[in-house]
Amino acid sequence: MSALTKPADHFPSSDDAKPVLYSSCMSSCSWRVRIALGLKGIPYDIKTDCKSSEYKEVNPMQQVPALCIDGHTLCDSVAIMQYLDETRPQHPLLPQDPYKRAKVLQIVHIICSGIQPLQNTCVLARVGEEESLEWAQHWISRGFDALEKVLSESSGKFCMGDEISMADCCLVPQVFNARRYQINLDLYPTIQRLDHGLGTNTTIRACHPYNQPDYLQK
Ligand SMILES: O=C(O)/C=C/C(=O)CC(=O)CC(=O)O
Repeated sequence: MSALTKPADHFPSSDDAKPVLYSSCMSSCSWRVRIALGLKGIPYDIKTDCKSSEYKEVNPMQQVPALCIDGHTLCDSVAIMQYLDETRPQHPLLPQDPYKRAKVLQIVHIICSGIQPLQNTCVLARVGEEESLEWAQHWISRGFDALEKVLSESSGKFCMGDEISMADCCLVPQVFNARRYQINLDLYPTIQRLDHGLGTNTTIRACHPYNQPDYLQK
């Protein structure tokens, strides 16, 4: 039997093992989880060898991130952040108040369902080099038009009032992607203000792609 048929033998699985994050520096979804782990003060090891066929045993979608924690292997950035919040309540990422919680999740889903999947590099590769910039700009602008309106009503110091949340974990990488695809952020003053404020947080700065071990390999 191939050893790979038993992923539990290959990936940290004991309850007390240090979590392992499968991450790629430029992946905005990995970046969200790095921020969540950082804000909660959870130490973790990082693995960046995510291209191999063996990695399919970790995440059947063969995409990052995946997090090995508490004897489990978790995939999908939002599911991972929710698990972290439910099992490690320190520095909560979702507000207790149902209305504020719904607003945070609205912002999370605008980014994680309404923007990022449409401008993901695998989608852009299918669209083709000639069309990809215009495609990415279209979907990011459409999403940012909505996000700016929502955030102009919900935000204080952070996306939802003055408490940092899962929405902020998602906003920072998405703004980076917007810059990457040459979106004029002056059109989005609230988004720009929040991103600027979050960029001064040292924990968040440590999660930036340029500070990741695989950055120089790119
Ligand atoms: O875990 C998720 O929520 C989604 C993952 C991806 O779409 C892969 C990925 O990292 C795309 C990206 O942000 O570059």
